[in-house]
Amino acid sequence: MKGSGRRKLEQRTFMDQVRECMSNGYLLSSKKIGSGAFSKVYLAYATHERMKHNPKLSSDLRGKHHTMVAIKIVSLTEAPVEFSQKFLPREISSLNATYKHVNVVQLYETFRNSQRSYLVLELAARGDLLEHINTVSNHRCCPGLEEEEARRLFWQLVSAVAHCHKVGIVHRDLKCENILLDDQGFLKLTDFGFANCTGPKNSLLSTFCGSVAYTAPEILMSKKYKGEQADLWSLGIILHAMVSGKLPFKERQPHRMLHLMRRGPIFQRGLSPECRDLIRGLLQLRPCARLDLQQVAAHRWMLSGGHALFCVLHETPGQQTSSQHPVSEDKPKLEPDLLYPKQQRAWHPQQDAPKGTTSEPALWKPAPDEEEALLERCSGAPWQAAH
Ligand SMILES: Nc1ncnc2c1ncn2[C@@H]1O[C@H](COP(=O)(O)OP(=O)(O)OP(=O)(O)O)[C@@H](O)[C@H]1O
Repeated sequence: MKGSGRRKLEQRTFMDQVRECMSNGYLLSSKKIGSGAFSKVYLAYATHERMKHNPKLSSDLRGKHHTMVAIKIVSLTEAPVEFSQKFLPREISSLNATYKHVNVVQLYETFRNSQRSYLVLELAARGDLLEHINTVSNHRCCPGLEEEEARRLFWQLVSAVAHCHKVGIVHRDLKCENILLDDQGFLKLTDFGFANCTGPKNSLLSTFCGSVAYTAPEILMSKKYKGEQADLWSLGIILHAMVSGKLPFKERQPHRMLHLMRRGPIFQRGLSPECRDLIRGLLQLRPCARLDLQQVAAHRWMLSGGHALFCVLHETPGQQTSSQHPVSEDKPKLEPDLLYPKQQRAWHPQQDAPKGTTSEPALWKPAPDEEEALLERCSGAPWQAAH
């Protein structure tokens, strides 16, 4: 199809989407904030009518003092059947199972027709962790985040993963790109497309999924594995990326990757011994030798800097915890991330979106030519491979 024909088709599709969102109570803006293999994510606004009828939406947005959401639109005509019948339902059920935790993106509702599936999600407006690490690294002229900031973010991540495991969900694709930040600096775990239920205790998984650079050695070696232990490995990779601005093992070929893993991570000068110890504890080749989440939470690096121990690891289902989102009067114990330099602020609901309008504030993303990527994205494993 010629360029102008394609543009017209895209415009028509977009207008259909606007209508479909409108009839479900959302004003879809043309601000595209992301895209995936078969999806596009747009900024949208919940109508007051919709908020009245959806308690998840109203309780959450009331606490946030705005009506913005992210709507992920999956094209069912483009996506392979297996994706729409298997992986998408899995993503939705994982998000429903993990509702509601301050550090996991909330799914407010879904709707669909024969062409498209819509996921109405909590908005995380500050981009992903990878972009954040790169921006801060450029700002500091030194790769990686300060350990103090890394600790604050890592706490939130550990809290999110602990919550997922507790409700029986293993993520299996933990990586910096799947960790978003909201406008208050809260970390939000997302992209549960590869997530799986943990099943009976000690049951093993056998599918390769995730991105090579974050994938545990037992998965690269095609062994049966425990999803929780594979997530722990990925946590070690993410922590290394946070504090050093680099992935510890960067190779596209699994066998070369294994060679690097056996050698172990190389740390940059200046990194504290406690942080090295925690990363090493997570990046153990033998899955059962890896620190578990309780040990991570009790590690001296995690506890240094006056950080309070979250009770999330001991939480019982349905219980409100300190780590839950600030709905109504519940103040979060987590401090918003104050390290964002003001000039790098994304946009703020009240300041940037005039009342009663659907104006589209510019979502902050570092300009690609402004920075040399310190982390190269390692291409994801083909989704087809996951079970
Ligand atoms: N809740 C959200 N708030 C803000 N941005 C979001 C949100 N959800 C997704 N995005 C943006 O949209 C992009 C694609 O979303 P997502 O990762 O869910 O799609 P995907 O189809 O799973 O992607 P992939 O095919 O890469 O796995 C994300 O990288 C992120 O930039």
